Amino acid sequence: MIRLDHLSKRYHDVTVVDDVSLTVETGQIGALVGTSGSGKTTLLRMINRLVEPSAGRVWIGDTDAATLAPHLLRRRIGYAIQGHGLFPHRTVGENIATVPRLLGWREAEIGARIDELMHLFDLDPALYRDRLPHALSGGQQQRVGVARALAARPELLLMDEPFGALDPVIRARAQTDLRAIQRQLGTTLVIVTHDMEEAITLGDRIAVMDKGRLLQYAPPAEILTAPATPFVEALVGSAERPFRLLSLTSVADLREAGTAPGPEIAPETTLREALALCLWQGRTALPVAGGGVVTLAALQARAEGGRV
Ligand SMILES: Nc1ncnc2c1ncn2[C@@H]1O[C@H](COP(=O)(O)OP(=O)(O)OP(=O)(O)O)[C@@H](O)[C@H]1O
Repeated sequence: MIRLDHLSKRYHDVTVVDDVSLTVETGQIGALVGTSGSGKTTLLRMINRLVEPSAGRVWIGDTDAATLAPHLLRRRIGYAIQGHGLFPHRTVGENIATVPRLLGWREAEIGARIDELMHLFDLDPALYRDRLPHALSGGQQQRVGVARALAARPELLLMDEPFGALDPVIRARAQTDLRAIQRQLGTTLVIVTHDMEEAITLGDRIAVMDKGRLLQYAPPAEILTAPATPFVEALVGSAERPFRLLSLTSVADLREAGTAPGPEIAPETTLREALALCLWQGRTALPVAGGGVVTLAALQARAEGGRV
């Protein structure tokens, strides 16, 4: 669990983070969104004390972060940034080994951890372990960056626009992988993004920031259906809101009895994808694998449920 308690940052007389309080529960993802300059990165960096707060406290579990030496704190907290920040002259394996080595892990243990993480991130150690970062694709480098951040099994992982440099297809895959791995490891994650779509996909709760202030901190469905201010509403985008709402739920939740012609769709298909299929193929119902159907009428009703 991580708890930010009335956290502020001032540079001279400018307040760039203004009295922000929020909690991310253990094993959950908190996504910080907002326009450029709203204070997201500053807020994130106060958690691992790359930036010292002007006021307020950061609690990691029941430890006050201010009571730990910053370099020890940072060994406990994974940190991954846009452009991955890999050491260019160290191999993939050596990059991943960075923090375990600082912590004095035994070589055999470090080697096993490198292999384990590379498999987890779908990178064959035999092929990639001894390569330098430049001999990897952008997406692979990004995965190594996240693997490195997770190497010492941190209770908390901080990510700042980790997928900002990736093309949309690879980015979607990276998000899905991150979510699956985060669930599997039970890591608590705080991620900064300027992309509302990414925040909705990843966040258990979304923190919307503007001019250093926290405007709303709520689960994605609530941000979409009950934006706290006109700014949050604008950021969510009124035109896209029904689709974003549908992307939060899978057809398994809207399945009803019945049959329909055509190929079956998987129960994990999102309602958004199901709606696209209905509209694109001119169908009024789609059969769901395992029985039942999802209907166009039900999809429309669900999308309209998000009308504000
Ligand atoms: N070291 C510093 N000294 C003075 N002002 C700073 C410093 N670091 C950040 N700022 C200012 O604080 C504000 C918030 O910056 P921050 O990087 O936290 O925003 P952000 O929401 O992460 O923006 P972006 O999405 O563009 O990265 C900005 O106006 C920035 O210029």
